[in-house]
Amino acid sequence: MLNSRDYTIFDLIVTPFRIIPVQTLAAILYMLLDALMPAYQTLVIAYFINTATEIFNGRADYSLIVKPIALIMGYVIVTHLFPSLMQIVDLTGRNKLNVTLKKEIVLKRARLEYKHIENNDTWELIHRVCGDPVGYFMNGFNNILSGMNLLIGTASLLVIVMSSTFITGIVIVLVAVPLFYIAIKTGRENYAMGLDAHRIRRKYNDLADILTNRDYAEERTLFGYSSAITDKYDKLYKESYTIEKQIQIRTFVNLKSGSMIALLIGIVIVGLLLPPLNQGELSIGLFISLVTAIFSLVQRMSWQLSDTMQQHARIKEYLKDFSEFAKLSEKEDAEAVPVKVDGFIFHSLEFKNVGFQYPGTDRSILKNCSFRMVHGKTYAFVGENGAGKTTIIKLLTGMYDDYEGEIFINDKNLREYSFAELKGFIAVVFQNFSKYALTVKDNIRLGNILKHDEEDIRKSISEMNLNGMIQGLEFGLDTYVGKMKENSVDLSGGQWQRLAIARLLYSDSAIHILDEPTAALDPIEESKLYELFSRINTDRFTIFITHRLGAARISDEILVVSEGRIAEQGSHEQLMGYPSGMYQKMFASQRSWYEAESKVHYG
Ligand SMILES: Nc1ncnc2c1ncn2[C@@H]1O[C@H](COP(=O)(O)OP(=O)(O)OP(=O)(O)O)[C@@H](O)[C@H]1O
Repeated sequence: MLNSRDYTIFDLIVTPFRIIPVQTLAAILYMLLDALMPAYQTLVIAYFINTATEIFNGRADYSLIVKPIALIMGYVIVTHLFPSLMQIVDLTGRNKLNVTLKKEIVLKRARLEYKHIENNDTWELIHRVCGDPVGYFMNGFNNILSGMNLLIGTASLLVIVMSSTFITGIVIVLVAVPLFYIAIKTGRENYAMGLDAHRIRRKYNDLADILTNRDYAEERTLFGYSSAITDKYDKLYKESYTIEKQIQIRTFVNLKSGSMIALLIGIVIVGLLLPPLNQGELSIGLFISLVTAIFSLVQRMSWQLSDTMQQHARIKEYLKDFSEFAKLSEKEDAEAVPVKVDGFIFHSLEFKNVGFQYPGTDRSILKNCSFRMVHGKTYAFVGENGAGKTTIIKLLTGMYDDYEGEIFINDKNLREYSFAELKGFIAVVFQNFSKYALTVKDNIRLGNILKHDEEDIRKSISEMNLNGMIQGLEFGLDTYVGKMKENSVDLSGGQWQRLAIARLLYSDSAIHILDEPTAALDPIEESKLYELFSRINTDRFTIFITHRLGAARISDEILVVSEGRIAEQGSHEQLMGYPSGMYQKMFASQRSWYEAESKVHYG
């Protein structure tokens, strides 16, 4: 489980230890063994060359070569057989880590306060962190191991080099310091540039979606915007490609020029070993194996160490993001399934002087917003775009709780209900309701995941007048809907909307909220919908948000929202009685349409 704290390099080891202890231990043991191999190789090759020289010079028996050969075989086994075994261990570990870590991250995401989902910056952060967490953790862990491997390997080789020629060892260490510095600096800068590239990549991926997704097919064809969007896509693609190219060039120039210098210094070091060889202080075997070792050491330090340090800097930057993500505030019960409150019967709902600004903004969306609603009546919010109607619903459903003033349900403060309870007795169909690429049955079942009642699913379908549509489907309720799946059937806008409302009916919630529920319905369906909700309003409570005033007037009370407060409240007749009232003006502007329509449908 992710805790709200700073995550450090230390966590790159602790996390795999917690989730895959056996594989982690095996990887560490292998790293230690492998780290000693350069020193081991140097010594056994020196041993082999010296023994072979002795045998060729006739100073030793042939049988003495068996031992160095056996030792060389040991080296071959460790360096050639073990890596393949470790690949298998790594794969099994990676799978388990993947499942566990991803689950923890998904749960954290589900627990986040809603404001983070609607905020662009945190949404970017969430996107960055959740992209490939296992890749970062696993690479981070392997990177630490390869860093340690390099350190131990280098140190053990240095001991051998220094025991023969001390000054050579010191030169090697001095070469390493600037290389080390360049590697860290490049790593940090590359991560920062990588963020820019990531941001641009997301933008052009969105455009690619517009260019290819079936959902946009009709408008794409009719508006003919493909070529304009393609130009924009190309521009962004080039921008991101330029950044990525810059990263690669800088990496190459910084690190590889360092490597060239290191290689030259390696040659100088070999030159330094020649005098001790001449003077017989160094055996020929040790000279040859040391030369091999020094070149491999310099290469490791310049190429491998640079790469390791660069990765390390990149992963450290990722961990900063990860910590920020882990510390994002959560909502209690956010991921909990709705809880049914025994015996809950709706009586009243009240907003008292509620004020609200979206987090991170300084504009008040709701200002001293007050109203009261009671059981037995239907209510409709009306008002201009952006007046604050949906915001009222977001507060009522507990999505945001940092508002001023008070909200009551059944005269009990909203803050005293748990989020799970609120989810249990309030169900909403939002304007931009979800269209799930699932079966018809599952689309409805999501409204109440705890209930398995096919009878009730059919009832909701029938209430939403979807029977005819279902009968026409090859697999009935089990037919997949949506555009993307094979064998799936796409629905019309109105059918999707009715399916979303059927989901709400299936939820068994006491309070129903329908935000623009009839936008995609024809007038006959619209009037049937209002009839249905006034029928079920005896044991449920319904709030509508609508711009269609002909529909709103069927509600017992209409609340006109303007500039974040309730400007007018009353029945259609009462509001029409205010000669210069907002409702009256709004209705007048829609009158011609509704008068013609109402004669037919609203009576
Ligand atoms: N997450 C958010 N962050 C910042 N501002 C927001 C956010 N969501 C909505 N707003 C702003 O709050 C204001 C009220 O929005 P709201 O969706 O409540 O209006 P509405 O009355 O439902 O409008 P409409 O009739 O168009 O659906 C708008 O100006 C909108 O831009």
